[in-house]
Amino acid sequence: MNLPRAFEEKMKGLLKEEFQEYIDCYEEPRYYGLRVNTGKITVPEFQKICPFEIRPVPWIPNGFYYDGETVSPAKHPYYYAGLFYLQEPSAMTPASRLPVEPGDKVLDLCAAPGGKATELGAKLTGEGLLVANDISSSRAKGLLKNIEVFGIGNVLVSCEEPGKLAGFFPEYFDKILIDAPCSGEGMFRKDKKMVRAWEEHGPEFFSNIQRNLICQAAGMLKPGGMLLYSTCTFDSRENEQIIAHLLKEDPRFEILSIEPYEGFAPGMPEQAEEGPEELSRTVRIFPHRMKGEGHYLALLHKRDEKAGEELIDHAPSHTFTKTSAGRKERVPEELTEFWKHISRPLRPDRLEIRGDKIYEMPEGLPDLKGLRFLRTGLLLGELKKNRFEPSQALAMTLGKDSCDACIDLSCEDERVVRYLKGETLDVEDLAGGQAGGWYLVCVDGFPLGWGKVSRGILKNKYLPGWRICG
Ligand SMILES: C[S@@+](CC[C@H](N)C(=O)[O-])C[C@H]1O[C@@H](n2cnc3c(N)ncnc32)[C@H](O)[C@@H]1O
Repeated sequence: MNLPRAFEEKMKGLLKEEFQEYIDCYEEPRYYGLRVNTGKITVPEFQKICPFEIRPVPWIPNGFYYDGETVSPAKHPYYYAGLFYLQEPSAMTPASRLPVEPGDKVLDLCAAPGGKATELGAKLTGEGLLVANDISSSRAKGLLKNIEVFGIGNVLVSCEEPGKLAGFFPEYFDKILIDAPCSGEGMFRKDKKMVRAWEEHGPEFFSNIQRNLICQAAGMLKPGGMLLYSTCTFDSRENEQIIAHLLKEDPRFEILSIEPYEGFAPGMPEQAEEGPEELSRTVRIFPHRMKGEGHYLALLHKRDEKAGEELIDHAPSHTFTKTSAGRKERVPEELTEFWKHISRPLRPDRLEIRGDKIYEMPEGLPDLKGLRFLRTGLLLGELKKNRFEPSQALAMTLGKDSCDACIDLSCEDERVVRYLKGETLDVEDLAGGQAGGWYLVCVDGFPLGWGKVSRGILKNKYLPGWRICG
């Protein structure tokens, strides 16, 4: 592979005697990975039903390799059911090393298309709040879709410049992930286009952005909270030097050790002028040392000086500030009627009605007036002429047993793919004798979406924008 000369020279300086080994690994094939959505299925259950061969990623409890040359997991119905996310194995590391607990308020500052946000949301198990932000509105649309497919409802998906976001959320979050935009040197093997992009915008360009991002994020972190900073590049101007910059700007921050793995290499304090020795607690991932592409990650803790805190406090805070809860919307009859079929309790104190749309809001959101967002909370559905139409997002948060009207198809059944294409189905064999109305359509017990049955025929309600083409 042709690498830019300047890049090679830099890597020689960084890796010294390991340089040749590093260069040789460009001849090896890239790795393909998938990450199990533990919000929907346990890892052992997934291993049991996974229809193609997978091998564990040794440092990620829910990560697996698959052979991307022979199988296409994104074509399998389980992908549409949100049972897994396709992700390069090293890219699974940042979200796995940020210790998110159910009930936390979590920010993913540069979240699109959601590779890490979906894992952070799964770790919350429906409790607390995930704010998934990306400055790009087109990319944020894909982010929202991935979050919805994963069945994560306790969210705010925003599309805001981080400096502005900081005004809405001062010292608000328990955990923050910054998966920073970067020069992408670690991805050269996976994606050759990254080399061209690097020539246009290199480390110097990104390090300016990253310095701003980390300071803006620092202001949104509660004292006592944790921040994980990551990039997929090797240049220390985007890695150790960014961490050193934050430590200088805000001395309340300290570097924490990251749960180890034998393939991780320590961060390089010598790469940051006046950088502290503790930078060696940060982690570098080199592709010649382990089976994944290049990455960097640093875990930081913001000391709570008022509390006289000296050591890290892992306990999540459950004190919510302002909340949209407590306003108690009148529950529309149409929704009450529909909800008789759903076993999950409806939370009137969390409902918010905007126009025809009804949302279940997460607890503890501040006033968002003036913030650009794509979604707050879980869209339950829409009120339409005396009836309630449940949303695609709601279907994805349910389990097979949480709806009393369900059509469960085996993944071998050709109707699964036809459903995903948006076709009308004959379901006489499954729902013929039963009442008509809304049905949750599942594959092997995992929801895909809704359908409306009348006389054995299922009218397809799978979201048009999510349908398989062709
Ligand atoms: C490395 S990618 C994020 C990948 C994502 N975390 C994932 O795992 O799928 C960096 C993202 O940062 C966004 N970005 C670039 N500049 C930004 C800024 N100033 N503030 C917030 N996001 C920004 C880009 O649109 C891009 O989606």
